[in-house]
Amino acid sequence: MSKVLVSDPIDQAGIDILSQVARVDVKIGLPPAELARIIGDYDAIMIRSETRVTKEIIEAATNLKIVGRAGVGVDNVDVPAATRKGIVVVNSPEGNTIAAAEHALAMMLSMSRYIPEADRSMKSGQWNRKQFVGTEVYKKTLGVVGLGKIGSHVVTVAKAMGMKLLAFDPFISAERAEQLGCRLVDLDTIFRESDYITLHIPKTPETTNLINAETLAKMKPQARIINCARGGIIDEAALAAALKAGTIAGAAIDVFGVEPLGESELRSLGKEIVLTPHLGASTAEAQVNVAIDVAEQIRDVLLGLPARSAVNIPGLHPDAIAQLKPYLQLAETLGNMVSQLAGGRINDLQVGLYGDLAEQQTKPIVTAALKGLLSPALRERVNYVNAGIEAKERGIHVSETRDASVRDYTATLKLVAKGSLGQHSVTGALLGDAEMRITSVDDFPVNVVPTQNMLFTVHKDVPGIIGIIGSLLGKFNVNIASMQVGRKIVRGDAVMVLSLDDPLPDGILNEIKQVTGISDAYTVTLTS
Ligand SMILES: NC(=O)C1=CN([C@@H]2O[C@H](COP(=O)(O)OP(=O)(O)OC[C@H]3O[C@@H](n4cnc5c(N)ncnc54)[C@H](O)[C@@H]3O)[C@@H](O)[C@H]2O)C=CC1
Ligand SMILES: O=C(O)C(=O)COP(=O)(O)O
Repeated sequence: MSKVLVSDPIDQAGIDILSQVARVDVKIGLPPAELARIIGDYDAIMIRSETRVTKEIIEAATNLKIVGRAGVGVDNVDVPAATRKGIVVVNSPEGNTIAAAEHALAMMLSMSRYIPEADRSMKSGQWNRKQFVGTEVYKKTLGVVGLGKIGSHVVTVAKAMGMKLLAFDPFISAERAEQLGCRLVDLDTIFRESDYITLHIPKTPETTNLINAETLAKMKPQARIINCARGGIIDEAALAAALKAGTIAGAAIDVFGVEPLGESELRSLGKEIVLTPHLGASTAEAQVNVAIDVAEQIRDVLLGLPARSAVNIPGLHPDAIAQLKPYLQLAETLGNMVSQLAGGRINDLQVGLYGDLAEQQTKPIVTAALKGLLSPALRERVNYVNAGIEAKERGIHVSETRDASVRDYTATLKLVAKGSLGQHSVTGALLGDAEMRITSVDDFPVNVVPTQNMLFTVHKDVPGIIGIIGSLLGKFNVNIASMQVGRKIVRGDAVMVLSLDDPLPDGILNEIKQVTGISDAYTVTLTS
């Protein structure tokens, strides 16, 4: 039975789902060394933002198949290290959107009306009305950095509160921004014109320290900044200095460079700052959503099914996967075949997509071809997660050609592999919905169903050769299931493809290569 480690607080709804297929151990607050010591036992780990799945943890994770992040941000996971090892990383892209957006809005209003400080003063026995005169958000300008799922919801609600909206997001169109009722501007305009700035971007090398002394200096003195996205996007020392100096008026911060936040100047500031301990996703509703979303994906991956929100595999919806499945199988089979025909080291793969295939998403099909291409060398170590990266590391150059007008078959895929021992090509097609055919080998036309044990020969198209091979295989008790010869011209070169009931015993291939008229011979073994 599979084993799943839950190392951060996860709603019971998620644990119930995992328990259907695995033994679940809940161990919260493990020190990194202890996690590294035990992770080798587990097939899956389910986390939130507290557990750091570092390179060291990934290296120690000898059985791990999936990291499930019950939330959005995966900056606490070394995704490249996981990818290299073929470990799927999944998250819940939408489960806590509303919770995070509502928290940002709550922070904006509490900061504007000094609610936390007023509450504190009430609870200490005071009745102080003069000290807490706030500001309205109505007709103020809100600059949203990151107009994704959370940013969009913030914008929708802020608009209803009568705010003017600016947005910066280099990956969003002006039309989309307009639909949401905001003006897409550059970052400088956000800094210079906003009364409120709210961050809804991931932490990346580009966004780290995006808010620093220099950018804070561009803001209006009445500007207030909200960070419910990620720690590290704001330089905390520069923010504390700007608040003390009155460069900006306020800040509301939920996330910190180091969590839990230790001693910090931010803690010593007054009513101008509102602090919460990473509570953006902490609603009952969001926690049920993310737990179910991610637990279902872990369950599916452990059952050998695809995950719907993998962050490190060619992004595909399950419906798209179902539709592409026959093409993916064809690509993988052809990749595997061409790799065995080419032998040696492959440094170039050309992928030709014709007919209906030319209209499909290319990336997953290329990934499947690479998985097949690398599987003779890497066996089960290569999968859809790491095939691209493994190929890149081996210096395999991949190019694609598409032509929807080529209609020899409904969908045709051609792979050409160039390597240290020369160039080989295989073309395959789908008949009907899922029936695979090899339709050419090294440009010789054939029509062969791929089978487990195959023998390919290149020979002179002269009488007698086929008979010689037949009797040679007979001598070694190898049964021929089917045989096809493909040739371009009569008595020219030809290719013979044989499906064998049994693997070719050692030594026979060399004997076949010695036959006069046969210039080359290859075996191909397909495992699936
Ligand atoms: N405080 C909390 O508890 C929570 C925090 N978050 C964080 O909120 C952030 C946003 O989450 P979602 O809206 O769900 O993600 P999303 O992926 O839907 O949106 C992010 C947006 O940022 C944009 N973006 C990326 N790089 C950018 C850059 N350099 N400049 C401007 N825009 C850039 C993207 O184009 C995208 O539209 C994430 O960092 C996530 O980790 C999410 C949930 C809860
Ligand atoms: O989903 C996210 O990105 C969050 O930051 C939420 O973090 P959490 O799951 O509450 O530790």
